[in-house]
Amino acid sequence: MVSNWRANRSLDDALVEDGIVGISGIDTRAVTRRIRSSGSMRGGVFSGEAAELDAEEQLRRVREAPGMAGRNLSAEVSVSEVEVTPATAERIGNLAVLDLGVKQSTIDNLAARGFDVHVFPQSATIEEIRAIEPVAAFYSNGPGDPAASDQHVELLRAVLGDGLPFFGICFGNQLLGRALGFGTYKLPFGHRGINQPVLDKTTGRVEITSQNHGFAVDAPLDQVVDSPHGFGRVEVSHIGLNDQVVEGLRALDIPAFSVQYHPEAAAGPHDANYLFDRFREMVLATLGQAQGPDATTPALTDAQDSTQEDTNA
Ligand SMILES: NC(=O)CC[C@H](N)C(=O)O
Repeated sequence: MVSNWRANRSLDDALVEDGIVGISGIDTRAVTRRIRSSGSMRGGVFSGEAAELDAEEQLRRVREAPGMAGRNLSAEVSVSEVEVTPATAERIGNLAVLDLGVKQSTIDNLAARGFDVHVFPQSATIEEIRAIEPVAAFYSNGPGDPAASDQHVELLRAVLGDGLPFFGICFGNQLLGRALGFGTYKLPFGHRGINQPVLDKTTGRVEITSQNHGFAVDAPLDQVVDSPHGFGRVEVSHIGLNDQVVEGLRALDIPAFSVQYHPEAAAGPHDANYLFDRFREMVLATLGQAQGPDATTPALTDAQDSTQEDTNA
């Protein structure tokens, strides 16, 4: 039955037309109760010919499917060549993005903060990144177990060692955690959905966030600690309020931070979009320090002058 006045076809028709599998007649409450006591587990949705197989065979196929622990899937989702998106706001410089499964909305958000966004294949080397003379680096979200991404961790250590400002989202947060010297682990219950409450410890604000992660960083929630890998002091900046999981990291002695959730979530919630501004400000502050104390002030003075001219005219 179609119940919205704007509808011109049924959900079933829409799914069939777009080739999307739908399920119905499932006791979702029973599924929830089972997962709640046993933790996340593999499941199967069978369609077409596979839907005709007997239950035993379907169960065997699900059991044979590989789990997520220990898997590195970055090569399956990354670009194969560098792709460049020019800045759509006043330009700061080149940004090196490591594509571990990056979303268009992330690229758009970064371009809108003044970066020429260079999206690199996940196999990129530090030499390739240095060659674009970046002002900063970014690691995206993506599938897989962060414990199986040693190569990306080593690359990030080289990036941080070069003093490049860094921002990471989701998988990027887990890899920053590892680069700093923390471990990661698989959550008994992954965080999925668009209404996950997170505390930003730097402002005391709670934001409602979009999340999609099955792994998390293992770092102390309530104290500043020295990076076990020698990058100075680090704190957990954001905490998931449902189960007290690390949702963000901030280095205090190098310009690097990351979050475990999705400030780029295009459909919202947009509470966390300020993090792209925080990144822009961190990059400008780092560039300002490199160029001397007065380097970032003229822009503000110019803006004030022109406002005054407008008023006088
Ligand atoms: N959305 C993501 O980047 C997920 C990160 C990681 N694959 C996890 O499941 O935790």
